[in-house]
Amino acid sequence: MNVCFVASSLGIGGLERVVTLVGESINNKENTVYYFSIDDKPPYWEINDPDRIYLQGNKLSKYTQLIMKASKSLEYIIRSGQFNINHYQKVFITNVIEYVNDKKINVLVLTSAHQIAAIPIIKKECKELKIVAWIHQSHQAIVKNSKKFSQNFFNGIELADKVVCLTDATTNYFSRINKKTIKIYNPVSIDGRNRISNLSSSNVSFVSRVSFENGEKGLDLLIKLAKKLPQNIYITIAGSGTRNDEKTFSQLISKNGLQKKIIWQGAKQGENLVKHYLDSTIFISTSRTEGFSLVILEAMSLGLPIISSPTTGARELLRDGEYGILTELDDIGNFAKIIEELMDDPSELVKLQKLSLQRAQDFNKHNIVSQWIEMITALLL
Ligand SMILES: CC(=O)N[C@H]1[C@@H](OP(=O)(O)OP(=O)(O)OC[C@H]2O[C@@H](n3ccc(=O)[nH]c3=O)[C@H](O)[C@@H]2O)O[C@H](CO)[C@@H](O)[C@@H]1O
Ligand SMILES: O=P([O-])([O-])O[C@@H]1[C@@H](O)[C@H](O)[C@@H](O)[C@H](O)[C@@H]1O
Repeated sequence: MNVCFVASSLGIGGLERVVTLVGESINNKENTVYYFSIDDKPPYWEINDPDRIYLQGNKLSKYTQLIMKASKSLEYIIRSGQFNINHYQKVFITNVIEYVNDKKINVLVLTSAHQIAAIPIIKKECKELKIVAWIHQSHQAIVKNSKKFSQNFFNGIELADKVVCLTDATTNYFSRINKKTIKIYNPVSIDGRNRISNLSSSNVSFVSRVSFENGEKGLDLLIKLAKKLPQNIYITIAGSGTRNDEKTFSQLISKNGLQKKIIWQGAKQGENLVKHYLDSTIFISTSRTEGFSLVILEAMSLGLPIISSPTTGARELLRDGEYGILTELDDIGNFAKIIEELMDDPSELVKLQKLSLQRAQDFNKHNIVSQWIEMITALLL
C-alpha cells in the first residue's frame, strides 16, 4: 500500500516532527510512505530516502502573488466574509493530484485546514483514493483560523474517509460533522533510554518554537512569569524561530533585564534536547492553544512534573489535572507561586514525577503506530 502525508513544511515544528515519526514507522515492506511538502525547505527530521519526498516550493512570481492577494480580498468583501480558498491553491491541488497518480497513492493524509478544504476537488479527480484529515490544532483554533473559508473547510471534513483527532474534545467536535472521526494519540517523540530527571536542579524547562504568531506559545507571558520568579530559579529554553521572532524575543529578554534568569541557547536536538529536559526539575507550558503538545509529553516521559495552561492538549495529556498541574494564564502571579512552592516541595515533586511517567506510558509509539496501520488498512478493505 502507498501512503502519502502532506504537510505545509517538513522543517522544525511539532506537526512536522510527528508526521515524519509516524510516517517513517509505517514505512516497511508492505507500505511505502511518501511526503508531499508544500514549501521547499529540506526536511529537518530524519527521512532516510530522498526519493520519497516531494518539495513543492512557491514558484509563482511576485506579480501573480500580488494579483491573487488582491482578488482574494475582493472576493472576501463581495461574499461578505468568505472566499473560495481552492481558487487560490490551484498549483498545490494540481501538483498533489499529479503526485497521487504518479506514485499510485492509496491513502492521502492531509494535515491543515487549507489542505482539507481541497478534499472535494481531489476526490473528484482521484476516485479510488482514500483521504484522511489529521487535525493537529484544537477544534477551536482550526475553526477560528479557517473562518474565512469555513464552507470549503467543513465540506472537506464531511467528505474525508477518516478524521483523526488528538484529544477527546476535538474528536467530539468533529464527530458531529463526520461520523468517521476517531482519536489516535501522538506517540512520545523523544527517546531518553529510560533516564529520568533527578529533580535536583533549580531549572524550569520550556521547549518551543520561538514564534509570536497569534500569541500561541505565550512567550509574552513567559517573560512576565520570569519576572515574578525568585532569584534562585532559572528558566532554560530550547527552541528557535524566524530571524524576526528570535530578535523580538532576545530584545524582550534584555529589555526586561532577564539575561540571567532566562537561559536560551537556541534549538536543541537528539541527546542535547534529552539533556535539556533531564537537567531541569519542572516543565512549564504557557501556550494559549495546543492541539496536543509533544513537548509536554516528551517532558513527562523523562520524568518531569508539569505545570501548564489549560489548553485542549494539556487537559487531555494531564487528564484535567490528575497527572499534572493546570493553571490559568490570566493570573501569572499565581503561576509563578505554584512554581516556587513546587520547587520547595521534594515529596510533591516525586509524586508528580511518578504521575508523569505513568501517564506517558499511554503514548507508546509501538501501540500508536499499530493503530495507524490498522486504520489505513481498514480504509482499503
Ligand atoms: C499550537 C498547536 O496546536 N500546536 C500543535 C502542533 O505543533 P507545535 O509545533 O506547535 O508544537 P509541539 O510543542 O507539539 O512540538 C514541537 C516539537 O519541536 C521539537 N523541538 C523544539 C525545540 C527545540 O529546540 N528542538 C526541538 O526538537 C520538540 O521536541 C517537539 O517535538 O502540532 C503538534 C503535533 O500534533 C501538536 O502537539 C501541537 O499542539
Ligand atoms: O483549546 P485550545 O485552543 O488549546 O485553547 C483554548 C483557548 O484558545 C481559549 O482561549 C481558552 O479559553 C481555553 O481555555 C483554551 O485554553
